[in-house]
Amino acid sequence: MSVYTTVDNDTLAQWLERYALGELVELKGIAAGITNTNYFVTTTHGRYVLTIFEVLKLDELPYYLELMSHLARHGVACPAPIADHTDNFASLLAGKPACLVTCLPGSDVEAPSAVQCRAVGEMLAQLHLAGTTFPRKMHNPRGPHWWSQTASAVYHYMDEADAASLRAEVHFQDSHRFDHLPTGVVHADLFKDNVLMNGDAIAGFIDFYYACNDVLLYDVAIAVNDWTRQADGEIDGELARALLAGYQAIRPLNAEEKRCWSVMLRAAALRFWTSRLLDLYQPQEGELTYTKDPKVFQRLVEAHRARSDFWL
Ligand SMILES: Nc1ncnc2c1ncn2[C@@H]1O[C@H](COP(=O)(O)OP(=O)(O)O)[C@@H](O)[C@H]1O
Ligand SMILES: N[C@@H](CCOP(=O)(O)O)C(=O)O
Repeated sequence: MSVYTTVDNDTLAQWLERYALGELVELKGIAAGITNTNYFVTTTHGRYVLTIFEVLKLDELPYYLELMSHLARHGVACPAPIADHTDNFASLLAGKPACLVTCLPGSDVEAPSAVQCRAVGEMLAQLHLAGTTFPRKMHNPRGPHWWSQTASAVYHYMDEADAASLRAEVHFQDSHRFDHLPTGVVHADLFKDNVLMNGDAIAGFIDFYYACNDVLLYDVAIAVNDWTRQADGEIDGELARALLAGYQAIRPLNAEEKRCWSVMLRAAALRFWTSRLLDLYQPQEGELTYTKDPKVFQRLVEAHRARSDFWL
């Protein structure tokens, strides 16, 4: 459920006066999603998605909303934020930061096909290329320093074997640096539930609120780890090859990126293993997330450690 902040028609109609979007026709809560409150808003001009931010503050939003606007302007499939009469993308609604973006067709898929994985790879590469002209910068708040500190905070909750496995992975990653790889704007959370598909076409990437500047290959690894992972936790080689082929059709990986690929897959899995452990053992008071299973990413790290074929 993702309507944490309720808004009535009158309040919304009044707030909508700050936009050139006509009159309110319908307001409908969106059940999916975890972090924010989302509504479908229909006006006499069209259909939009209203997001009320439950965690991010108003002054933190420009990076994300301007990035979406930039990417949409460059043809990357993603929602375009709508500017109000003061030329701002966000303002307060019911005391919380809120914005309107274009409503995209399509829905997320649970079991993607190779064709869909290829399309995701292509669009991700397009995002990386379009990001090169985005002037704002954001560091990755969940990079190596963060996961190392987070791991230290959760070892004592874990059983010995799991903690040893986590410690070994953090140690392994500490001895590998990716500073020499191409960097740029990354989505950083391109899971299946953050992509709306319209048949085999990408309707749009959504949920840009972990986007930042980081190593591009990291974004590819995050996508492969989720899009190509089967119900049993094992990676489907055909899907992985399709996603990578789609990506490389637009932005071929260089020799160094290929050399680092297997380590990067483990780094991307470690990032979500640690965040899920933190959510499990130290849920933030008032944080509106439900706990996702950390074991999924532990098993993935351990499977990547053991494998020899990485689909490139
Ligand atoms: N621009 C959009 N167009 C159509 N549907 C959207 C759009 N943005 C979000 N949604 C719908 O809202 C749901 C929740 O959005 P999401 O960004 O994942 O929320 P949260 O930030 O709470 O995780 C999505 O699964 C999708 O169904
Ligand atoms: N995709 C991540 C969750 C992303 O974080 P959230 O705060 O948007 O829930 C995962 O599956 O662990």
